[in-house]
Amino acid sequence: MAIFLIGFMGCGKTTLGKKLASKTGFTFIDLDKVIEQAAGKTIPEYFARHGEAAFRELERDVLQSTKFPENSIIATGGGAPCYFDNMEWMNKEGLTVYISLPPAALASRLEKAEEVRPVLKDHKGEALISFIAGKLDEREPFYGKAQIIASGLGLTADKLWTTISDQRK
Ligand SMILES: Nc1ncnc2c1ncn2[C@@H]1O[C@H](COP(=O)(O)OP(=O)(O)OP(=O)(O)O)[C@@H](O)[C@H]1O
Ligand SMILES: O=C(O)C1=C[C@@H](O)[C@@H](O)[C@H](O)C1
Ligand SMILES: [Mg+2]
Repeated sequence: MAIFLIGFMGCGKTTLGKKLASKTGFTFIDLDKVIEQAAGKTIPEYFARHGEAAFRELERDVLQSTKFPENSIIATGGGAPCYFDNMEWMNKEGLTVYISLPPAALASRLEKAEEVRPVLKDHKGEALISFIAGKLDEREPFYGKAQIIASGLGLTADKLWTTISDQRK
């Protein structure tokens, strides 16, 4: 079973996905990293050189052409479910799990994180919170198609695994 973790930047897909994989023995795959390998450059470099539209095409191609191992946990890019038929594709190929967090919590995590996220365009403080709130409004209709929705507040790998296991029974 391929388990796709989806949700806004900073909701914890990479952090929780790695922990879940080491707990379950599943293979962990970070789709952003696979894209960087395929492109031969980092995501910020790719955005700067080719623009977001080209990035979205590459993201879809990488997602839909990767042969995910039998038992795998995939941290998808924050925007991946919201373009083309990616959400339908993931729902068909595996189990989708949306990790949901309110804008203020996402903003406070993202301000502390060192990784560059080009979609955030250097917004800070209140401006970052309202920017995230606007983007989340656009994206929630896609994220909401996930088979499992988990609140990311205080979420641990153990709790997430219990939720996933209950759903698969
Ligand atoms: N449960 C948590 N509590 C507090 N901070 C957390 C938690 N999980 C992750 N973080 C922090 O939030 C930041 C973003 O987490 P992470 O990189 O896992 O998010 P992501 O969903 O993979 O984001 P992206 O879509 O940009 O790849 C990191 O700095 C991480 O240390
Ligand atoms: O939310 C987004 O649009 C993105 C999230 C990241 O995971 C990367 O995929 C990229 O920076 C775009
Ligand atoms: Mg990540």
